Amino acid sequence: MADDGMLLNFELGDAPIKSQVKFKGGAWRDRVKAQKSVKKWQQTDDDSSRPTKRPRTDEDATDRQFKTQKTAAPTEIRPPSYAMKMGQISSSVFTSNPTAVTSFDEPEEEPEPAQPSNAPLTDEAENFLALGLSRRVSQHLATKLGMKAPTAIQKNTIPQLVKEDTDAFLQAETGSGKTLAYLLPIVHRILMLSMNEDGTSKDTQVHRNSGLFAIILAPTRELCKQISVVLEKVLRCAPWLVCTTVTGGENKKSEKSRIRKGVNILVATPGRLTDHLDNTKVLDVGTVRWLVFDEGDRMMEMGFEDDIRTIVSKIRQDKLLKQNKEGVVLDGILPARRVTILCSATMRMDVQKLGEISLEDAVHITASKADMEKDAESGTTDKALFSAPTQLKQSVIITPAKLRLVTLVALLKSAFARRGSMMKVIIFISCADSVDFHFELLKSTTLLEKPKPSADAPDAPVPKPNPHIATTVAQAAYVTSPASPIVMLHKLHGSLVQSVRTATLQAFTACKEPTVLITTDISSRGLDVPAVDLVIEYDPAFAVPDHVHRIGRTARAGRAGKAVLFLQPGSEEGYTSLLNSATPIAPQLYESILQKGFASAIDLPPPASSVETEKQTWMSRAENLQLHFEQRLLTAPGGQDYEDAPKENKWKTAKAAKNSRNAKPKDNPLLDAGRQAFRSHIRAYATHVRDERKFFDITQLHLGHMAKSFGLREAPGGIGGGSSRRTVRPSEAKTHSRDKSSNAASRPAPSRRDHDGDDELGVVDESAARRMKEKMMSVMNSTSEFNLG
Ligand SMILES: Nc1ncnc2c1ncn2[C@@H]1O[C@H](COP(=O)(O)OP(=O)(O)OP(=O)(O)O)[C@@H](O)[C@H]1O
Repeated sequence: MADDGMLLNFELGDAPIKSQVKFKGGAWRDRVKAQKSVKKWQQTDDDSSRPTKRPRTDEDATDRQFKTQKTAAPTEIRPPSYAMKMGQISSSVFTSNPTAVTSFDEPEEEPEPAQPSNAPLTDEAENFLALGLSRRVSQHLATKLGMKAPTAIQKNTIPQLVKEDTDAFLQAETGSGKTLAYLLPIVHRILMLSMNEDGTSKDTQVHRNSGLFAIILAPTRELCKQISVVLEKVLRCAPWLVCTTVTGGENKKSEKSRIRKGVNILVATPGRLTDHLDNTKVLDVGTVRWLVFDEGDRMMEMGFEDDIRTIVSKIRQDKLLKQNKEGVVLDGILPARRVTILCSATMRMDVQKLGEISLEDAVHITASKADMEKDAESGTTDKALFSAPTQLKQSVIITPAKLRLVTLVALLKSAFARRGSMMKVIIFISCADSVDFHFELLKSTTLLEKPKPSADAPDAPVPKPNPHIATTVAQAAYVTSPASPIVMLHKLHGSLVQSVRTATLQAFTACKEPTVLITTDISSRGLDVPAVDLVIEYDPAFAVPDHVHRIGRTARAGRAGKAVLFLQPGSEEGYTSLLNSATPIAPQLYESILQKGFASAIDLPPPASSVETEKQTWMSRAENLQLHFEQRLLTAPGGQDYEDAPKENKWKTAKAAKNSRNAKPKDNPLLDAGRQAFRSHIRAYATHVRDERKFFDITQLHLGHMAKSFGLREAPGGIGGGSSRRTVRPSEAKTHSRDKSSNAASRPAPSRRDHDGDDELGVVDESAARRMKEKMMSVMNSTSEFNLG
């Protein structure tokens, strides 16, 4: 049985624990410790007249550990081992943790935020009209969209694309307005087919049937939708022009019929566009003058290279029509050639390759003219261009694996503690399985508050919940503080059906309550959700550019924002040296986070691990919460929610303990989800890009400790065979695998598209490190197993 340790989680009632209790699974040290603890406990129990000598508990070790740390941990008197008091044994989250090699002190005061680097320009002379856009467009931007001045990248891009017909590579920070930088010149020039310079109408008016003039490609459906929403807003100043989207997951027939009705600007994902180019005869690309690749590097990374080659070859320069079917001359007003625009906040090798496929003598446009000149001179690209917006405050928490989960909850709790202080938080997690699991774990097990009638219209019927978000939106009791409004929880990843994805993103964007989105990298690119105050990278990004995009979901268009990165002590700590930040990345101590988050009582739903007493400290609360999560994974035999389970099934009875012991993973959805999430997470960990694998070395992971962060008592089994199992200790892993590591480093990381992983991984046998490494290498070479969407 994979989780033998689950037996230990059940209350043993008043019966004395027999000395023959054997502990199986987990690290041998933990087993020996548990065995000793039970022995001492029994002795104390047997002789109640003897003065009670408290067995050396995990907490003692914890106290010692904090003393060895450079940081001043608050001194607290720990209660006797909580786990022992409850008649259960689980290794404490505060023991046997590695300490950070970097010693740092938390800054006493938060530094002042820097001047925003991606905000609209403040000089009064800067306006869209001065950049060459028509009065109609400029006025529309100012009066209807509230945009009076351009951002720096818009200032540098718009005149170039209005006047010139050269290809361009736009590169600027996240949230700096690149979308409008390329959209506005396109709309302006199409508008000029029907209008004179002075704003009067021409005799010929173009309309939706006059031809397809621009195609904008984006890697995800969400991003396509977002671009088309922005475009529709801009096109309200020229309602005779029409845009539409064609994306995977949508109904192809209805897309075809929209194309048949006529469209001037098409927003598409590469795969679906290729499909329409092959199969939709009415899609005529003879008049297409702009081909835009928004987040082009991401498209290449996602494996769309073949689709992109097909698209580029079908919209050939030599086949462009000089006039449309109505005889309107296009050259002169529209570009005389097909102009290709690449757009990204970062530049990777992928984007260079895309440039080779699609660009010809492109100009490189950035936010700073000085940077552009420097790059043109040196022929290279300045690394500073890939940094995050200057006003974004970045921090890092070096948290031992066992404490990751409770630290995350504490961080969220303190973030939402003050009413109105925090509205939207995004948590990035490595893979879809792990997103699903964390959503299930953190959502409320009971409904805290039923939907209420509106205060304005108390008699109006309460709106019915949207069925599309029934499984992706929930209340988040664990992170809601008593004084603050209920926090809402959302989840989003690529394995959800499109209607659910769309509805969930809409719900998150529109949510008026404080809210959290747990998501994969699917939300890292381009998504522009207003009022995201905090981005948490619970799992670090697979490559530095992805990190830049993830944290760029906050601090957009000059707004403030914070980003917190979780790392583990050890090799991961070196990762911060790769991150290019305008302001220093501030360290945050996990102890301080836990202390803040668990300063007051936590009201745990069933199975509540303990009753809150006056003696509770932040440490014991953190411990209780961890135990509570572990218990939740071990209850609900038969797949029922604890609350729904019939009384006799509740886990206090010996019968329930037996049921649970015999329960197969599939019988307990949360346990099953935890195991699956753990396995997918470990696989995902192996996919960090080659250059960064020295920081994210799979052999350095303590699988048993990692399992704790998934609410599991030990790493789920399944590979390597062998009856004796133990987890890899970093020191062993190093010696066993030294000879292999160079091979690992030379292998490219696999592509990370949406897949369902089903290979079992997690626990290793006696020749642990070496075989684990070999297994990981074989996993890394089979791209079909990942579920990282
Ligand atoms: N000139 C402007 N004035 C005010 N707000 C603007 C202006 N231009 C763009 N914005 C706003 O800035 C936000 C970010 O814009 P956009 O999504 O285009 O950024 P981006 O550079 O494409 O970011 P990313 O690299 O993350 O995709 C949007 O909410 C947009 O409405």
